[in-house]
Amino acid sequence: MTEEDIRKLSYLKAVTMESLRRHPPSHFFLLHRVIDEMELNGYALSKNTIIYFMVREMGLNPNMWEDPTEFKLERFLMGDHREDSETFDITGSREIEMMPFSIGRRICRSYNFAMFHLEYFVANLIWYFEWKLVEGDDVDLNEEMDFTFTMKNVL
Ligand code: HEM
Repeated sequence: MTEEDIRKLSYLKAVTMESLRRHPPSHFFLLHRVIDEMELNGYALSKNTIIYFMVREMGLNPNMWEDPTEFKLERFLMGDHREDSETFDITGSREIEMMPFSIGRRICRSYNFAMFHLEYFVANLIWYFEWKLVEGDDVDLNEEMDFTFTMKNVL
């Protein structure tokens, strides 16, 4: 699978995005600090207030996502339910719907590289191997906190 092949695979991109929405590796980020007094959604924040972003909860916000706990690729298959046919804005510069790579000034420096790497890895695993579920064995999607969040039971 070449980079050129992978750029054309919108279904693969949707799988990656939906996985990052449903299971972001970082449920919350490093601490961020308000540098000036400000108001946010009616809340007064004083200077030096420490902020946490609840990344996982954003991806599960029912005001933003229909059936948030369901794994639905349609969310990211463009030209479907989205009014515009632009690609999903993972940087949050239009609207913040989820932020697995953070947003703004401290956004992951490598979000493009990381996205490509995830797609490249999955595409090649699927290309080279035949995947079957072992009979009687369900995939356990429970997570556990390590440096990032990972699958609790891999086997
Ligand atoms: C799935 C893969 C990745 C995810 C989900 C991810 C997520 C994030 C997040 C959420 C932050 C912001 C942390 C914060 O503000 O507290 C961040 C920052 C950063 N990431 Fe990533 N990252 C990924 C892969 C990578 C890779 C592969 C690299 C480098 C090769 C990288 C380099 C960085 C750097 C340098 C920052 C700091 C940016 C700054 O503070 O200015 N990340 N990442």
